[in-house]
Amino acid sequence: MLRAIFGGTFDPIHCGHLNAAKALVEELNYVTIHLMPNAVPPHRPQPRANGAHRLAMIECAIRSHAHMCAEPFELNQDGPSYTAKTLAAMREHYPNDTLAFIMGMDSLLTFDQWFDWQSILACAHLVVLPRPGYQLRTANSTVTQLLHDRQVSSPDELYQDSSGRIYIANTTLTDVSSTAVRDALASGDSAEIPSQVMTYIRHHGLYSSPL
Ligand SMILES: Nc1ncnc2c1ncn2[C@@H]1O[C@H](COP(=O)(O)OP(=O)(O)OP(=O)(O)O)[C@@H](O)[C@H]1O
Ligand SMILES: O=C(O)c1ccc[n+]([C@@H]2O[C@H](COP(=O)([O-])O)[C@@H](O)[C@H]2O)c1
Repeated sequence: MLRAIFGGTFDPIHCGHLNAAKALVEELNYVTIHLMPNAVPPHRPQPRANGAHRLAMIECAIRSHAHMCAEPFELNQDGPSYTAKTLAAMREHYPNDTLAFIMGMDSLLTFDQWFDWQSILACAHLVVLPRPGYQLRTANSTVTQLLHDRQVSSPDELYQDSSGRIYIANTTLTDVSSTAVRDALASGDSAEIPSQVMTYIRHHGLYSSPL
């Protein structure tokens, strides 16, 4: 079976994340998607909402969806949430399953700047979500070469090796970001988030001010 870890800051989870996860459940066979909020993002400003809230919002969003779970692993670790460290630990925890790491196209374009990125490919496949505004043709030479060497065109090929393949998914593009959601919520506008997540945000008074 394939365990696909969808890592993110999820500050908060939005319809772009959820639509993509739903589409991947259909597109990848025998998959469980672990939506995993990071504790300390290694590469960007720290999240507005704490880890417990971000995990709880994921739980609200996926409540009625099969083959998805909220993954607390990184919230229980100290230090920066490096994906290489996380996947090495998960590899040990799930020795009989194939692992994949799900990321948006924006993340793939900077993948060669990630901490110990080569060891990520030794532990897991990559599943990449197309994202509005981020084109593969703008990739630098390292990422272009990685795709040349490792890209597969069918999800079935992910089951032929235990790690190191890159699959670009067929999901429909959803033009939404957590930044746009936070801005909309601070202005009192509607935001592209699941209704259960909106109820949670209102109940806990999250994102009500611009900063
Ligand atoms: N609309 C989207 N389509 C495809 N991938 C997405 C989309 N939104 C986020 N992702 C991907 O999901 C992962 C987690 O994203 P993240 O939690 O940072 O959301 P974000 O919308 O990019 O947030 P922010 O605006 O705060 O940077 C990343 O790999 C990101 O590329
Ligand atoms: O390990 C790294 O160096 C690294 C660098 C950038 C991003 N990541 C991970 O990629 C995922 C998406 O990140 P983000 O900032 O787009 O939410 C999330 O799980 C991050 O922890 C990891």
